[in-house]
Amino acid sequence: MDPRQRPYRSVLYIPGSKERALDKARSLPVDAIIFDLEDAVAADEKDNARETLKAALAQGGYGQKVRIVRINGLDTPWGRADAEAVREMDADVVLLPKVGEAADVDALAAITGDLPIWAMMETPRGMLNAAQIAAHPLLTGFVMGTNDLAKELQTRFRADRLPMMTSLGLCLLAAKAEGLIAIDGVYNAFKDDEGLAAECAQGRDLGFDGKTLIHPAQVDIANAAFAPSEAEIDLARRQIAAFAEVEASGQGVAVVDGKIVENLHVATAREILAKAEAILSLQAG
Ligand SMILES: CC(C)(COP(=O)(O)OP(=O)(O)OC[C@H]1O[C@@H](n2cnc3c(N)ncnc32)[C@H](O)[C@@H]1OP(=O)(O)O)[C@@H](O)C(=O)NCCC(=O)NCCSC(=O)C[C@H](O)C(=O)O
Ligand SMILES: [Mg+2]
Repeated sequence: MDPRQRPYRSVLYIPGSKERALDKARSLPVDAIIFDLEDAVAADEKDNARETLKAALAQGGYGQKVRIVRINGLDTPWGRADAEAVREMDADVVLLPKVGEAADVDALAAITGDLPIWAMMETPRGMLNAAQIAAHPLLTGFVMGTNDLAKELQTRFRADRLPMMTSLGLCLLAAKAEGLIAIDGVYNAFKDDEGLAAECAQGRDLGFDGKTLIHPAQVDIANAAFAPSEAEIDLARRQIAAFAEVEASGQGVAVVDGKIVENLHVATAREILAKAEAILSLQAG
């Protein structure tokens, strides 16, 4: 499956040091995994985590899940060794934290070669440089780091995420302009299903492809929120059929459920059906 077309509804962080979680993730219905060497791993565990992760990826068993390794920043004592190790791992993507400018991506690419790179977008400087970062030729995805961003912006938590909206919007604009995958930040209260569902719905409304998660209990909620609903699939089919009918009679506008349907709406309808099919094909294994 084309990596840009495949679903990224659920993207689960797993601490690279936790063997039990690394094993459990093999059977979880997530679309992608971020194997973390950064914030989820304590300083004195960093070297062990790198080896533990390398062994887990070599053992395999992650099926069609996209395997993303988040390294430590290249300005930390562990970043360079992480980047060199990722080059030797069975990974699909390397994720660089706290990206501030496109030169940070260049510095990583000098070590990891042509491995696709995703950027953690989580600093004020990164927000202001989102467009130049997104345009980097090896960059294929953005992940919002809303915890670091809240810290840097000195915002308070709000359920409506109003203090985050400028940052989320800047990154989405940059990602969409360059055709990148855009994944929303984590919801820290991993036992609050209702709050997570609301934040997933908001992220989907904004245009994110999926949500980063921290616990297996969050997976089903994200998978449901970022998949086309039955109602959306039904509407998409009816829009395509109605437009085909008016087009055959030489007209350019159909009406479905009292709303106009033009060729651009048909393009969106086709994307919805393609996404639903991609999800079915993933589920079929
Ligand atoms: C939050 C946790 C510390 C909770 O762990 P725990 O108390 O072990 O939870 P449970 O007992 O409920 O776990 C049940 C089983 O599920 C497995 N498990 C737990 N978490 C994961 C996971 N993330 N992936 C896979 N499997 C997981 C446990 O092993 C149990 O398995 P079993 O015993 O076999 O039944 C913990 O969930 C956790 O560490 N989560 C990840 C935290 C993390 O990765 N943080 C860093 C990313 S967030 C971030 O940095 C974002 C960004 O940078 C920003 O700035 O915003
Ligand atoms: Mg962070």
